[in-house]
Amino acid sequence: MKQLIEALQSGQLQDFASSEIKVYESSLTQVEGSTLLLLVRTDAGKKLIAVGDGEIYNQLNGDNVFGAKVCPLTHENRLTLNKFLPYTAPQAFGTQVATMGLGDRLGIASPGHIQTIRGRDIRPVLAQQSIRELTLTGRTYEDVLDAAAYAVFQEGYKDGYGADGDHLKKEEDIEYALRLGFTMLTLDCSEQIDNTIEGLSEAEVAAKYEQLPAELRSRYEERYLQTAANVPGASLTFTRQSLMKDVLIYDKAIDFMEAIFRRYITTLDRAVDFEISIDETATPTSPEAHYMVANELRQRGVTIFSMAPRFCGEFQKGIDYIGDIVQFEKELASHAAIAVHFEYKLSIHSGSDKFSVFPLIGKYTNGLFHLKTAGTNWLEAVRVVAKVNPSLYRRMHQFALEHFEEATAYYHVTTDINAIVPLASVSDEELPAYMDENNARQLLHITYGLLLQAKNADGSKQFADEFFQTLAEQEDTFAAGLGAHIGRHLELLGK
Ligand SMILES: O=C(O)[C@@H](O)[C@H](O)[C@H](O)C(=O)CO
Repeated sequence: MKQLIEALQSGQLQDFASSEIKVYESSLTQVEGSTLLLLVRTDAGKKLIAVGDGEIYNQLNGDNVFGAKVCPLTHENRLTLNKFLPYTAPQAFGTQVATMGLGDRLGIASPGHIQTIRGRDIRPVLAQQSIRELTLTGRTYEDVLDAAAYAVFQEGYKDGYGADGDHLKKEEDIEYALRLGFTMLTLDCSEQIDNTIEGLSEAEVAAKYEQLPAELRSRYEERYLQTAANVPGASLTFTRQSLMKDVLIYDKAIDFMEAIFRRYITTLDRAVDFEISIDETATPTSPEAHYMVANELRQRGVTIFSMAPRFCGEFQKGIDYIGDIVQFEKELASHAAIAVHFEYKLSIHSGSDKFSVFPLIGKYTNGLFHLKTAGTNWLEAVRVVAKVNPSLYRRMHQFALEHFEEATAYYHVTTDINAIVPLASVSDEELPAYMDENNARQLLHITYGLLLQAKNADGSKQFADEFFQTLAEQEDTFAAGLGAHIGRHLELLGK
């Protein structure tokens, strides 16, 4: 292979029509002692090169060039890689190791994520996307797994990575993700959580509660009014009024959690990290409600990997925490204690850029948490574009301004787009600074799908092709940007 690398780099491979070859030397791998594999980038994109005569050589699809097989990074070739190189397939992690969701909406961020997280006391969930993200980007879960697996191969990363079917609400989406081998399932219960209860008077709550079956009411009252909740480190006070509200808000969601667990998790012949998401609701999760949900799951024999409550204050996309940090710390202490008590990890969604609370999260979880990011990784790509392709950035920014309202249908933000400095008054050199301003960050964050899918009148992509070409030319710049930005996340989390 050394000769092949030299031949590739010196352009000796006349049959291999590519003006420039980038060799990813960390990918160099020997399989079954008889086949050498290497990832390279050519003018036609990344290719997997195989040399030798082993079984994997025969199973990979590609063209024979200079005595080697040059293979496209297809879904089928990724499955072959998974079969012969288990570290390129995702794994479940369980509750005893910190994990970080590194959602990659573009399919090109994972190499930078791996370079950043390698060697730290935390493991990456590289293949994390929600159905919402797939819908907005036009990708599939196969694409998400393929991109992560090839990145792991490219970087020679053998410490393990996860794949999270994120914010799944429908059974067909759960089946889809599990069928493909996703190793984490984030069940989004927001549609079973009754947010209307918060707006009722005490009398209306009591009247609605009384309509519930007597057996259900007595079970909850016995467990939460007649039995003390003994959770070291958690300050929990149940009153009849708060219990009635929480039962009305969460009872149907708890039934849903149990049903999915029994139907899809207990029936699997492999480990899956099962996460409960109750964060994307209008109702903040009080520590008492968190305890009740967790205890009900325990009583029903439902075991989970992590729980994502809706914290007090605002965990908005792509910007720091908004709210009373003293209150947040007080409640975080209880949420973290509850997670420890029930032996799962606290999961922090919309974890991007919450720098002011990261030290608290690391402290109260004793460094055992799951933190999800996604939008911030997309914004680091936008930052690269702002630096090297000002014209493209200006066109994307203007398009985002024109389509911002449309995008607010997907994400809750309190962006003031009138506070964003007008493009015309910003020089090319100053464009990257937009990625340091909250309103501009959220403007570009929530419009990612509209930007990536936008088309010209002739049906060609308005931005996506130029965007991906720019990022391909700036691969190392993008990886370095992720290294700095995600590295800051990890440092503040104590990782
Ligand atoms: O945008 C999405 O749908 C996901 O990235 C979702 O927000 C995810 O669960 C998350 O919290 C990432 O920060």
